[in-house]
Amino acid sequence: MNPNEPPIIDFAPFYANHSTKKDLIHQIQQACEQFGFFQLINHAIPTELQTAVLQHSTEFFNLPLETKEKYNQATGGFNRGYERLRSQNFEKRTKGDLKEGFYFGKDLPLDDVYVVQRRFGQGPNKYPAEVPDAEGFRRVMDEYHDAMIELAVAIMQVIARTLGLDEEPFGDFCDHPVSILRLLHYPSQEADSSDLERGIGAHTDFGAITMLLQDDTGGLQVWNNLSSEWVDVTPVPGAYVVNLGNMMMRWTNDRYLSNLHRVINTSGKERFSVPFFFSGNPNYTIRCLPGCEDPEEGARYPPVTVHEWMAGRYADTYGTSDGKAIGELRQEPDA
Ligand SMILES: O=C(O)CCC(=O)C(=O)O
Ligand SMILES: [Fe+2]
Repeated sequence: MNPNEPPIIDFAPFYANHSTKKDLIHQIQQACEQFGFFQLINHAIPTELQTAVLQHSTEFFNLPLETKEKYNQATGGFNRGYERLRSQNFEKRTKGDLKEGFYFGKDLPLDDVYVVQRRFGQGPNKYPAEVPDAEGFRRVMDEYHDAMIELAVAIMQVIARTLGLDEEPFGDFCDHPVSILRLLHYPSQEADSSDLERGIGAHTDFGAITMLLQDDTGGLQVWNNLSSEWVDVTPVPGAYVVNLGNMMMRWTNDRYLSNLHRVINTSGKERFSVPFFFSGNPNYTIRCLPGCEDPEEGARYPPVTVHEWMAGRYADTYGTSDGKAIGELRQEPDA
């Protein structure tokens, strides 16, 4: 493993609540400042649940295209469902990114107050009926989504501590959050193409934190600001690749990094990954966190709500804040 790769951090002290918690906080602080990326092991998500999510995901992507298209995210108005191959193009290359996806969120009824208010990322899910085990698919996705919210809240609590804050201010942020689960499938690509394909072109994520489960294929790379190179994020079985998004960078007044990453899958086999994007309560106001002010400039950015930020980033990139996939909510790459 390249020593410049994101660090692997053991989360067990979080649950044990003993003195090594301090080390954990320190390691996460360093990773947030230097990299904006780390891998997390010994978290509370059961291996069986991770395996089940990847299995159901594979079964969905194996369906015929016309069946998958029945669940296209462009229909229904809530940005949930299937995203076909090449529908994103982060680096504006000749062809779009070589991946297909499926979006889930918390499955909310139409009379949920946030759904009625059209708050960002809130709505009902779509569940494919044609997968071999439709009931199991739905149960596993919902269970996994709930478990990921719990882990996200735990990570946010540690991040609060890395900033010398107690966990309290993040409580309102974590309530009724924008939380998007994305199943991804990357076909293998040619290794020797002159205009090398991207599975996903270089980009930064928009929200607070992303927690990604990847299979053992490899292909995810992250930009290391210190060594100025693309480094692999070598798959570690069961680990989460955690990265900070642009909103977290803004919230910390640029103290913590939201870093560029991309996928190039030249492994010769298909790759499956499952990112989970956690961006907090749409009504929460993001303003420079206490202690993050710059000694000269103070807070660099005015306050903004999560809803405004997420919808605004979307509009910057696509010219509209409606009717497109939430997973497309990424800043255009600048490298
Ligand atoms: O599949 C991966 O490893 C990365 C996915 C990603 O960066 C994203 O969906 O934003
Ligand atoms: Fe990403």
